[in-house]
Amino acid sequence: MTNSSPIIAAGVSAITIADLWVGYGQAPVLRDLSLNLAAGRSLGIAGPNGSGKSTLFKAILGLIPPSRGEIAILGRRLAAERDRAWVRRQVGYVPQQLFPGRLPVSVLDAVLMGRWGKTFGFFKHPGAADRSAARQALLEVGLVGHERSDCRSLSGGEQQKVAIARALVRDASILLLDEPTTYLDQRSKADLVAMIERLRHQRRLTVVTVSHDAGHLREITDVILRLRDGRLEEMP
Ligand SMILES: Nc1ncnc2c1ncn2[C@@H]1O[C@H](COP(=O)(O)OP(=O)(O)OP(=O)(O)O)[C@@H](O)[C@H]1O
Repeated sequence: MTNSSPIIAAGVSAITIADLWVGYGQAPVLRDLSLNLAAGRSLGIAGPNGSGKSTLFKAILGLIPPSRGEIAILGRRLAAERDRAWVRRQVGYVPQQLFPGRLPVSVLDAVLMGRWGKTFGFFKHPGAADRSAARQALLEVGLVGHERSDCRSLSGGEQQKVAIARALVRDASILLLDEPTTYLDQRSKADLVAMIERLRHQRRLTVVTVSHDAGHLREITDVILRLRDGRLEEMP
């Protein structure tokens, strides 16, 4: 892989992207995008609506194949990786709003879904290891005692904590956060940001947060890049 990345940092690379082109058929959304993110860092990516932030996450999650270029997670190239389950375990995605935030699902079941994704409940039943990982994740996000609560009854901040617990329960080493605090009030925002920082240090996570709000990203991440014209560049 070539490396014209905007972040050069010592240590193991959590995410390496080289000359990536991704689109949906017509004009590419990401064009010649490169990145080298060291493990344990917290990166913010700023960009307006439609700039391609979600597309970048989908590519890192292996959901959209690139038309050119490569992505490696912890040194393993996605395109060549046969162990898809390994990729799914490594990268935890936290959406803007919790799914199933509007469905009658308990907190415990929402977190357990993180173990297998959508097949949970239909084809599999949680074992002792699954329940223990879910309990541990709920402890770390401060939601012990809410296991039986209906997700719909939770506050926005609590729903985000469920979404983070669902990523932790797979033992993900990389967290992708999509505008995690958009729908939260100031206090819940500060609470969530402090929790993510604590988890990053305790679990040695690599965290990537995307937002249209560069000012907010500056407050919560180590380093911030801008997504512009399909590429990542230093903020001016
Ligand atoms: N499934 C899709 N099919 C076709 N085009 C898509 C698809 N998803 C996104 N796009 C287009 O790709 C471009 C980038 O979209 P993307 O959702 O990645 O941007 P974003 O920065 O995440 O936006 P937002 O901040 O609104 O979430 C947009 O022009 C969008 O219309």
